Amino acid sequence: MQQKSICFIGGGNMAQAIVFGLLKTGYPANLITVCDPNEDKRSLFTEKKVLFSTDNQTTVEKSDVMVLAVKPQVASDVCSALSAVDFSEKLVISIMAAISVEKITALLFHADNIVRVMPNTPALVSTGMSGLFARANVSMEYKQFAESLLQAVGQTCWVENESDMHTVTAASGSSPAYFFLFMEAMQQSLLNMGLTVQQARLLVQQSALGAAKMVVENPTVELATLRQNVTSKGGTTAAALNVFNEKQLAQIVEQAMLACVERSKEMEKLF
Ligand SMILES: NC(=O)C1=CN([C@@H]2O[C@H](COP(=O)(O)OP(=O)(O)OC[C@H]3O[C@@H](n4cnc5c(N)ncnc54)[C@H](OP(=O)(O)O)[C@@H]3O)[C@@H](O)[C@H]2O)C=CC1
Ligand SMILES: O=C(O)[C@@H]1CCC=N1
Repeated sequence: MQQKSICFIGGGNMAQAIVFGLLKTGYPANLITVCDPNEDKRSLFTEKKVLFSTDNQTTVEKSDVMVLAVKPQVASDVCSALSAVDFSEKLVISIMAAISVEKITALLFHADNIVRVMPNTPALVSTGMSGLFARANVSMEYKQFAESLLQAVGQTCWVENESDMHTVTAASGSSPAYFFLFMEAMQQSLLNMGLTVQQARLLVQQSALGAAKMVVENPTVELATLRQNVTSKGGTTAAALNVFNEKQLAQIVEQAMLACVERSKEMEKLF
């Protein structure tokens, strides 16, 4: 990928996942600066030769690309404090949930080149999934840079309508937590049945990995077929799946994903 100087505003969970994922691809550490007010985060980055600063404005002025990686709640304050920076020659990538391009444009001076991204933390292990959106005015060069940045740490998918970023959040940004919750529940159940923590963890994580790998490596096979191939008539799997179906797992999942989308829409209005 093209090499540009990138600054991350906010050095929290998601920024760390992308930065450390990028380093694994060989992206030069000295082209990345992370800005965060918490000095205790400094060594986390500097020990990997990534630059660290508590001065957002000076860092942004020196960078080609700014990645907004702060919580949506502080988006207005963080962007307003950068109103003296001229963004006309810079690419702005926002990974903030629910914050619209319109909002960022209004807060930053001459910020015409904005790409919204909804990544997820598996970027840390080069298996991220990001949804991307840009308005029609954003040049192909900037769109390609944003895409290659996220492709360096996983896969990408563009959406044409910004409103679809709410849905993407339910599918990429938030979804690793759904799988973690499911695995936590399985692990707890195994502990309750007498296995050790180590046994339970290994059994759950390797089965989850194997299932995900089968999905990825068999793109033409329906998910339902993969499920059916495990499920012998009158057997053990059927007994387990009957419980999920009786308890309406599919409806629960749909309600959860809709709640995610609704919260994203609410946050768009709030922040
Ligand atoms: N976590 C995830 O899985 C995903 C998160 N996102 C989005 O990424 C963004 C960041 O989330 P996440 O990494 O989880 O959040 P974190 O709270 O882990 O990280 C945000 C960091 O920004 C710091 N910060 C606060 N104010 C400033 C400032 N003025 N300048 C620079 N840094 C500042 C925070 O410090 P302090 O803690 O002191 O406030 C914190 O260290 C959010 O907008 C979220 O919606 C998107 C996809 C997935
Ligand atoms: O929970 C959140 O709001 C953020 C956005 C997607 C994942 N984490």
